[in-house]
Formats: sequence, C-alpha cells, structure tokens
Amino acid sequence: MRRLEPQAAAEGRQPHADRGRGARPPAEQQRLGRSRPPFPPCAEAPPHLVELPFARPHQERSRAAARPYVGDQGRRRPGRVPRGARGLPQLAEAFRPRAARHRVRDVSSGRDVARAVDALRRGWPVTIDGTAFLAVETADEGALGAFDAEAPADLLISGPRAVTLKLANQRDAVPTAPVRIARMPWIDLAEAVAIADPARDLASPLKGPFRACPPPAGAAAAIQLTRLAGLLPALFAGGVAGEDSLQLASEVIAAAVHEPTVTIASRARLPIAEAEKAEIVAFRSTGDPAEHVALLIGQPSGAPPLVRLHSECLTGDVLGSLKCDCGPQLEGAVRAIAESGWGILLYLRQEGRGIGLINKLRAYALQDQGFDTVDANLRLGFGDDERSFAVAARMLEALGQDEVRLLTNNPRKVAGLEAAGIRVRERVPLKRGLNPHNQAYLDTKRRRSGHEL
Ligand SMILES: Nc1nc2c(ncn2[C@@H]2O[C@H](COP(=O)(O)OP(=O)(O)OP(=O)(O)O)[C@@H](O)[C@H]2O)c(=O)[nH]1
Ligand SMILES: [Zn+2]
Repeated sequence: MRRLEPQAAAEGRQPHADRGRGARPPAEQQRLGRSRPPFPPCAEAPPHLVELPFARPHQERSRAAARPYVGDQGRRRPGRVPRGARGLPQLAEAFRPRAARHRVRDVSSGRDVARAVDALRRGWPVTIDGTAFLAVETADEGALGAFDAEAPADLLISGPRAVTLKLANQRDAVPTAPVRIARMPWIDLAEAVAIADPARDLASPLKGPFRACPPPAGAAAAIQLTRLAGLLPALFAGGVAGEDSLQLASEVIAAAVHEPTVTIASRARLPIAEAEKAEIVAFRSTGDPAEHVALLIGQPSGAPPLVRLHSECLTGDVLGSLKCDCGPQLEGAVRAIAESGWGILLYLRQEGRGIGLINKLRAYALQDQGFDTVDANLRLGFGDDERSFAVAARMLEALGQDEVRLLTNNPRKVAGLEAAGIRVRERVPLKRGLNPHNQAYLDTKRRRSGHEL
C-alpha cells in the first residue's frame, strides 16, 4: 500500500490537535441529567492518507473468508422442536401455527429494533449501550449540528469498508470489527458521506488524513441496524442524542437478528398458475420490519415438503433482470414444488442478500466499475452474504414443519437452516436462468461463495 504521510505527522505532531475529542468539555461541564458512558479519546496515532485501489479482482477475498457467516450463528436448542408433527393429513392441521412451541420473548424488544431502524432511516439518533449514533446517509446539517453540539462526533465505519480504506486492524482490533475514525476538521457531512459511499471513490480516490481508533460500545450493533435499515453502514458516533432518543442494548439487536420470533399475521387461499391448491401465509418477525411470506402448494403427503427459500430480488423477480438467475429460479421452484405435490416456497424479504434494494443497486454500480458481486458487497462495507436463515426456520416451524427437502445450490442455506433447528433431509439442485449477462455472476458464486453450480 502506498501511504502518504501528511506534513504534521512527519513532524511528529497531530494536525488540528486542538479539535475532536480533546476539545470535549470536562465531564462536570456536560449537561446535567444525561448519563453518558465514557467515550474514550482516540489514542495519538499518526494520521495517514489513503489511496484507494480500483477493480483489482479478489483483493479482499481473505477478508471475506474471515467474516463469520451470520446464518451459522444460530444454535440448535435441544428439545426446542418436537418431531413427529409432520405428515398431517389436512392442510389446516399441517399449517396450524404452533404457538406453544415458540419461545416466549419480550416482544417489546423486537418493536424497539423496528423503531430504531425507523429512526435511522428518518435521520434521527439512537443510543445503543450508552453510545449515541446517527446514520451518515440520512443525517442532515441540522441533525448533525445538534449531534455535534458538545464536540464533533467521530465517524464509525464497518470492518469491510475499513479494509478498503486501509484502516482495519490498525490497533490490533478484530479485523471484522467496525472502526472509529477520529473526526478531523475536514470531515464535514459531505466528506462523511464520501467516506461511507464507495460510489464516490472514483471522484476522490485519495482520502484522509485518517486516524482510526477502537470502536465505542454498541458499534457492531449500530452497524447491524444500518444494514436492517438498508442504509450505508456508517454512523456518527458519540454525539448528543437528546433526551427522547431511543435507547437499546446491543443484545436486543443481536437476539432479534439471530433468534427472531415470528407470528402469522394473515393467511388466505391463493390459486396460482402452477397450482390451483395453494395458500399464502404472511408473517411478522421481531428480527426485521419486513413482511415475509410462505406459499403453501399442494396437499401434505406425510413426507418432508419440498421447500425453497427465495430471497427477494425486485430486479430479477419482477423486472426480468438478466444480471442474476432469480426470476427463472423463482418460476422453476414453484413449478418443481407443484410437480412434487406438496411443498412450501418461503419468499424472504432479504433483497440483495440482506443489504436492501438501494445497497444492491450500489453494488451493481460497483460491478459496472469492474468489481465482482462479492467485492462489490465488501467495498460497500458489507459481508458477501448478510442473510440469516433463522427467520426461515421459525416460519417453517410455525407451519408445523421441522424437516424439509431443500431446493438450492447454496450450501450456506442448508447450513443456516440446520443451525437454526430445521433438518434438511436432502438438497435438491435448482439450476435455471443462465444467460450471457449473468455468466460472470454465477461463476463468482461458484468460485467464491461455494455454490454448487
Ligand atoms: N448484494 C447483491 N445481491 C444480489 C446480487 N445479485 C443478486 N442478488 C441477490 O441475491 C439474492 C439471491 O438469492 P437466492 O437465489 O435466494 O439464493 P442464492 O444464494 O443465490 O442460492 P440458491 O438457493 O442456490 O439460489 C437475492 O436477494 C438477490 O437480490 C448482487 O450482485 N449483489
Ligand atoms: Zn436477482
């Protein structure tokens, strides 16, 4: 890496040493009535400039491999899912929600996560583990001014984005952990957006000087929330949130994501072209604000159903995009389930492998600059695949199914479902929709993401 030392660092002093955390008023001068945890100052490390690399394929591969797959973090809980509930003769019985099996949880925690997601989308601060956060993408000058009222708040970016900016692991941090960037005077709102948004990297390939420091309390959960909100994973951290801001504990966010509780919100008969005997069931989940649905096709036979977990793809499912294989896979899955006589399509609102539609379109823009589908996600500051399949497992359970035959080419889906307590009796391949536009995308999925294509 080419590292350009600024003048002040070369002289052994920090530029703008009178700004940032050092300029915070002493604790006794801070406003009364607010309990804020200590926000440790960044240690004095020389700031440095960063020159961003462009479109060097697979440069970040090792980082991708190091990132834990979210679906693997679910845990099988002994005795949680009673077996023997399969093979019920009637649809009504088979699809009856198993409320008694659901763990009783404090549903208000799920609501708090949804509220926090909403707050970030609207440009309002939230407080996690005592640290106040404001999403960079939705902040405006007014909100940032109030947030910066006591001193300029620092900037928090995700681990993968920090890798691109050559800021990860500067201080023996966990490589995938978020990184806090000391708020130098040049980092105003526009510059913060430029740091967060890789689409702007081409316009400003030389960035800095930066000084990275360990993340504050609640940092990982705050990054997780931006992903749930479909925003760029970057926040101002450590400012003034106001007395009425939402307060959360990071465990609540982690539990909502990895151990969601689902409830059936509504269901109705839905004859479809491939099968007149079908029913749609809509769910609410504590893990995210999205409305996931299940399409139950055919008549339960007593055997494990043929199941497809289909992650939402607006561009492929609805608009006929040729960049991926989602549209043909969706059609093929419904047909295969109908032909099998009995099965379930879970339509999961996990657009863009869990990063949301807008971020997926940002990833597409990066792919037009030469990054493949994996590197585009990493450059945006996300993992290759941010989905958790725990929500799918809970939906299947709510439908009375704990054993399935799974239509997929993706071993992570099998592992994710199994880790969340659903037995996958068989993986059934689903190869459809190859075309000249998605050849490279599918090659990347096979080479880098382990898809059996
Ligand atoms: N971030 C990102 N998401 C993409 C891209 N192309 C497609 N997707 C998303 O990837 C998901 C495709 O998921 P699925 O087809 O359910 O699953 P899969 O991981 O391909 O595995 P299979 O079960 O074998 O199809 C959808 O949410 C798409 O929106 C891309 O280039 N970047
Ligand atoms: Zn797609």
